[in-house]
Amino acid sequence: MRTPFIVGNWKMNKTAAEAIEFVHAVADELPAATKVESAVAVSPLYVQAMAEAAKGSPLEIMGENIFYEQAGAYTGEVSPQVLKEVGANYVLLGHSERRMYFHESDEIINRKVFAALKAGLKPIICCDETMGRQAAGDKIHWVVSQILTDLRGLTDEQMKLISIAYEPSWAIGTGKSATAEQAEEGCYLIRQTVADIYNDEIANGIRVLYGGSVNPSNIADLMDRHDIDGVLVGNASLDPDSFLKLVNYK
Ligand SMILES: O=C(CO)COP(=O)(O)O
Repeated sequence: MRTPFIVGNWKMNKTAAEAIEFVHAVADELPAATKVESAVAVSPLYVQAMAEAAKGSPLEIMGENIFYEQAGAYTGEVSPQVLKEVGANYVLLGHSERRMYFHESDEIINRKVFAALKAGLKPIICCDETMGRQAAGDKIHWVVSQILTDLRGLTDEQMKLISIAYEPSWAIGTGKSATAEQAEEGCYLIRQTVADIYNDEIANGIRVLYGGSVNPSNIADLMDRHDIDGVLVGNASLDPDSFLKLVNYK
């Protein structure tokens, strides 16, 4: 049985003071993590303060990105081991905005996956999809080609720590969510790919999330689908009331 996973991605939003206010507003209202897991991916500048404010509540405070080395001469980068040290247990990797604005390749994302695991962080690997590539009739579906590289070299044991998010870029921040059918199709394709690379047991254990214009009105329909185990939410995760509605979608 896969525990539903509701994840906010704040991107580069909220001040440090607003971030703490959010924790105080939601911390006592969240369901137990055994029922529904809830997390927010936030700026590394206030992961520690939020994690301290969230102590004792089920809310996980996550990173949005890391570098692929633990330490060294990499000016401005986020160390995986320090992110773990200040209170994160999960990290987003390969978000489409990282791929687009920071030119992250699947090879780089693959290195980051190993760096996260080495530091004790559980990765949520995002894969992207554009209408253009689908329309162009890619022989290997673009989603499949991304995860083949992102997951390269991971053992069965390591795969148990991974989640994957299907985030079509045409649905991100546009207010136009994929339909539940389209979202499930993407999530199913990911699970099938994992089954092909590994086996059915690993594929049935891994959590696959959908992201792209999810909100309190469309979440229930998405979460009703067999292959959608969670959602990754941008805009609608910023407001505490909206986040609580997402987490209590049932
Ligand atoms: O990018 C997203 C989550 O990672 C989705 O953002 P929106 O929910 O704002 O469309």
